[in-house]
Amino acid sequence: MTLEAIRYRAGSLQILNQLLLPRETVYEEIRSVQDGYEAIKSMKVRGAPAIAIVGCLSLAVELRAGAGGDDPVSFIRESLCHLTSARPTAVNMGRAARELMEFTENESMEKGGEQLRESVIGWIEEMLERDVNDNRKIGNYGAQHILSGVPRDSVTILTHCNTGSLATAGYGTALGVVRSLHALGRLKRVYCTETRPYNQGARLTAYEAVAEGFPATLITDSMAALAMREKGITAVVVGADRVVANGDTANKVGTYQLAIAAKHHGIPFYVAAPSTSCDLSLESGRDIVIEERPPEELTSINGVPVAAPGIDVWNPAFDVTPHQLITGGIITELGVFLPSELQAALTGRLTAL
Ligand SMILES: CSC[C@@H](O)[C@@H](O)C(=O)COP(=O)(O)O
Repeated sequence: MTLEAIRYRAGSLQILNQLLLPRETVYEEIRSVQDGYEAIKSMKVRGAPAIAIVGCLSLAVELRAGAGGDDPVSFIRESLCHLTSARPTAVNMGRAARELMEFTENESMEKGGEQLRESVIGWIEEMLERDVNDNRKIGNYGAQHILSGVPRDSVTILTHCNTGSLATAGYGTALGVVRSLHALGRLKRVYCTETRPYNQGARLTAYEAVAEGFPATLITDSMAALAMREKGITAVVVGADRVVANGDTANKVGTYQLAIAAKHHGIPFYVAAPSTSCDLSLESGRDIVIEERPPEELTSINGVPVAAPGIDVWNPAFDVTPHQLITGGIITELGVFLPSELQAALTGRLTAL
């Protein structure tokens, strides 16, 4: 079985409310761009690829209902601008917005009203299929690359945050690599960090691992270095919210320290991400805007206070891993590349390893 975070059937969009997992499985209807914006901002839907898909599908829902009248171009532009502002670090929504706007403007030279709406809806609906196909390729390339270092053995993977079906249209990125290894019968075990403060690992990856029957063990973030020393970790595989031109990668906070610990233990460190998470317009990780989230995410868990009242809080949602620490490679739907090869690979000047 594969979990479904996004349900879209002919103009009706539902998302699995991930704030309620794993206690409750509740799908919520998204009827408008504003519903989509709020679901993204509040993290009912999260994960870089899923954010872009839900954002764009919320626009498709309104367009199906006739939004924008005879001239939908301004409506589409304003909606995309609003959706992009919901969460700044993941690049996928901004990139989808740019590409969709370019498509809309080209189409609008020949079409208007209903015809234009239909074309734009068609473009958006293809995102779902494209993302799942890309993730399958990422899973396959990543698994083969990791296994090439250990020709006969099963492997033990350490992963962070949630990068599975719940963070994408399906299959997953880093967890897609784990899924592929499991399908090949070569996954000995996956260790998932709980991923404080939001616990995407404990709530979502653990939920997905149990649902899919992966051999999986949950650890706290602070146990990761010890697990690397004691548990025979073959590789660390994480997702990405934005990979920039030199290969520096923004991902869920805690990733950077995993990469440092992996380097110390001589364990290959991989980033798994579709090319839609790559942003060649930024040269280095220093240029990435890091989202800071409300203090309550640290000071309480499920509404129960756990910190001393009055303490100051710093809550960056992401950190940047320097490309020098990404020693295994960047796994994309085009193949596995070293950070130094990424630009050439994405611009078609280099083929897969
Ligand atoms: C597949 S997205 C990359 C992930 O590793 C991770 O950073 C992520 O899921 C994003 O976190 P989020 O839960 O949206 O704040």
